[in-house]
Amino acid sequence: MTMEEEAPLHELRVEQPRMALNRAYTLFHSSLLLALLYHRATSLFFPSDEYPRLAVVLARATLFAAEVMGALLWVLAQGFRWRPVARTVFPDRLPPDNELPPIDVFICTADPEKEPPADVMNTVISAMSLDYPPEKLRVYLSDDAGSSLTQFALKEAFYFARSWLGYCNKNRVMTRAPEAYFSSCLHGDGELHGSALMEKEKMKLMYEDFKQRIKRAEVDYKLKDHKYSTKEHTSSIQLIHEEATDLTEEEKAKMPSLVYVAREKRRGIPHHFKAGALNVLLRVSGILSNAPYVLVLDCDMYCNGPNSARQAMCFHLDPKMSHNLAFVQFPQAMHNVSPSDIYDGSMKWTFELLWKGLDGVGGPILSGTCFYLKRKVVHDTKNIYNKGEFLSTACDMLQLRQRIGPSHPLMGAMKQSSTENSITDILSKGSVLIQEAHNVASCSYEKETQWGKEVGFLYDSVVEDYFTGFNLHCGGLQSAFCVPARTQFLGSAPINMTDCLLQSKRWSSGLLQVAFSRYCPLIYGTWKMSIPLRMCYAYTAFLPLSSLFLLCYALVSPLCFFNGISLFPKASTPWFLVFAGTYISCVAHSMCEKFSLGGSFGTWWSAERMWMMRSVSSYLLGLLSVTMKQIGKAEVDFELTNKVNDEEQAERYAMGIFDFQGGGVLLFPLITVALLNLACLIGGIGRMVIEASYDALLAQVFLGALAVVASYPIIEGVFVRKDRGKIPISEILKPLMLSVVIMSSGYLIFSL
Ligand SMILES: O=c1ccn([C@@H]2O[C@H](COP(=O)(O)OP(=O)(O)O[C@H]3O[C@H](CO)[C@@H](O)[C@H](O)[C@H]3O)[C@@H](O)[C@H]2O)c(=O)[nH]1
Ligand SMILES: [Mn+2]
Repeated sequence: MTMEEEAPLHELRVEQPRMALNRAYTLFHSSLLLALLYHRATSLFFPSDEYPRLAVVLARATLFAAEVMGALLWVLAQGFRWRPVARTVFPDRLPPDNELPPIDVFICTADPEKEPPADVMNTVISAMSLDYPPEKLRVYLSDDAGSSLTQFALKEAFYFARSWLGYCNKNRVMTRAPEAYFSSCLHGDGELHGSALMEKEKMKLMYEDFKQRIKRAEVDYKLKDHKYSTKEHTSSIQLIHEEATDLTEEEKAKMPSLVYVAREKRRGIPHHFKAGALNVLLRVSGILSNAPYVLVLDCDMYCNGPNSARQAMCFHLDPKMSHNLAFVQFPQAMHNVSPSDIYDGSMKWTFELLWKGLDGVGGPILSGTCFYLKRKVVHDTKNIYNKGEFLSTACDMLQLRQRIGPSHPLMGAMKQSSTENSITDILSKGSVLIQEAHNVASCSYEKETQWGKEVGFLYDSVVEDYFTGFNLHCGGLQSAFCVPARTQFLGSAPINMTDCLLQSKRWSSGLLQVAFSRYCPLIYGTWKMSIPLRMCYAYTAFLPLSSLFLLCYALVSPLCFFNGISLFPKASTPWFLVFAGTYISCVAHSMCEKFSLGGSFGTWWSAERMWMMRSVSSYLLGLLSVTMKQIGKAEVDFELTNKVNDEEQAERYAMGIFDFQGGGVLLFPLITVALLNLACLIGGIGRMVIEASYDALLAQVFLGALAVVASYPIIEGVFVRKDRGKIPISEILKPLMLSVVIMSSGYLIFSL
């Protein structure tokens, strides 16, 4: 027996009885669905009423189509339930520090107004304080705004980190983002006494001072009317640690290097958003440090514990796994989610349930942030050179040049398995390499290369993470999901309706871009990927289409109800039980899943309501924007999520009150649907009572009531509320008109 077999670095356990229950449920629910669709099909093609009116047939057909689509999505979602697993890591068994591989940390920021520099610096500082040999850790900040304010803040952060790192190591601090550490002692950092307490107070003063300096700089920049973010700028690369001249070499040796990178930006030249920024970081760091592993973080996602690097290495350094392991994903968790979680921002369901399911069938979907990537795999993202050989070994210099551009140092770096260079070595070679780094950060560098197409993070979708990860999996690579007991990364969830809907709109556009391209997960690539994993990718890509499913229910059913037309079996017939049973089965199942994650009835309902709202608004608008792009009318944009903490907004969020400010077009479909359902419900109930048609309309009156209850926050926002978060009356005129138009056309059509 070898050493490895005795002491594995990690273990995998299939989650039982969850897996067995999942499979049993799949069987049970699919029989219900089959029965339901059978009934729909027969009553559509062999209607009981001899000559049904055309409009009624159309309405039934629409609902049938919606149900077929819903059922298909449900089938695809079973991929997530097929084989849920949990993993344990044993970082104590890792090789000694001097044998650990270097890691480059990439942090992206794009706009100092939407992403406050003090918060971004918290992320930077938390990454610098990872528990990893400091000489093997380099932190790169990509600033797409090219802002001098961010540059200034980064220098300040480096100085602050000098004391902070020492403090954390000495006192074994777990929460290494200073803001989180000083604002609570909850995160595993107990009470301090005596001299330790004094030290903490001193540290806190230093931190306050650090924040003040950034604040003052912000004010100064504004006063001087400096534009601190410019749309166009040249590239700028700074080795912050080298500029910190008043630190001794010894002090610097205890700190990870810190590099500021702003790529060049020019109007008219597409910069490909975050994927573009990451690719510049891949090149710049390739020249400067070329660590074999890369940790990617969003600027609002700080390290909430120091251990993730070693935990990730438990997978990357496992000889049985590492040869085809592309990345280790950690869950995204949010630090600012309120107990009622009205916007369903916690992402618990996604990361604690779905991603565990993915891990059992090939590995989690790349999730944009909180992942440790093996650099080599994105040298050939589409795995064209396959067979376990990566780009470096597989192609000659000429080919390499065509793929990654003319930079010789970069080609050299890519050909190496991992570099021995450290940043200090590079400096001793003079400024040549810094100049080269500028060169690879210019806008023109990617011209006529394969960056974004076959090399690096891929450009064809605004969900670069999903798309890039998909290609890696298609090439037969794997990923692993690491969920240690202590949450290693914490980010901020949007806390107002606009940001929330905007974010899901971007995601749905990005996903549909993939779904409707030749990369559609249902058909693309060879079958190296397991079938359940493929189903999960397809489910995710097509998820925004649930908007069509929901809209059919939210428009056709109430209109028919209003006009006294029954779309469901009579309540007194056995078929009604099939429909009711399917609904109850769905609800009960989703409740069980949420409760198993520690959710309450309240958070379950919030999530359901948000799913409906997202479907009606974000998913629909995402679908429209992708359609516009397909017919060449518009580009799909990466609209940045706002991270500024508005206090009034935060207060409303904490109290569980929706904030609709600035919703604009995102609210349009929501208001329309809410008004329409309300009117149809009231009118329809009147008719139902008069005609005493309860038996035939029971399902629809229930659905109508459900829609009204779910859209109550909208109705309240329009008619009841007076605070700033309400929906201004001006915003309801057009939706009101539209709902009137829809209702009258419905009336006309159904009375023909
Ligand atoms: O042109 C850009 C646009 C964005 N970013 C950065 O990308 C990150 C994510 O942007 P954000 O606005 O916070 O989007 P989210 O919706 O919160 O991000 C989620 O969705 C993205 C894909 O749409 C993923 O890339 C992210 O990792 C994932 O957290 C941030 O650090 C930004 O600074 C850039 O660097 N350049
Ligand atoms: Mn974000």
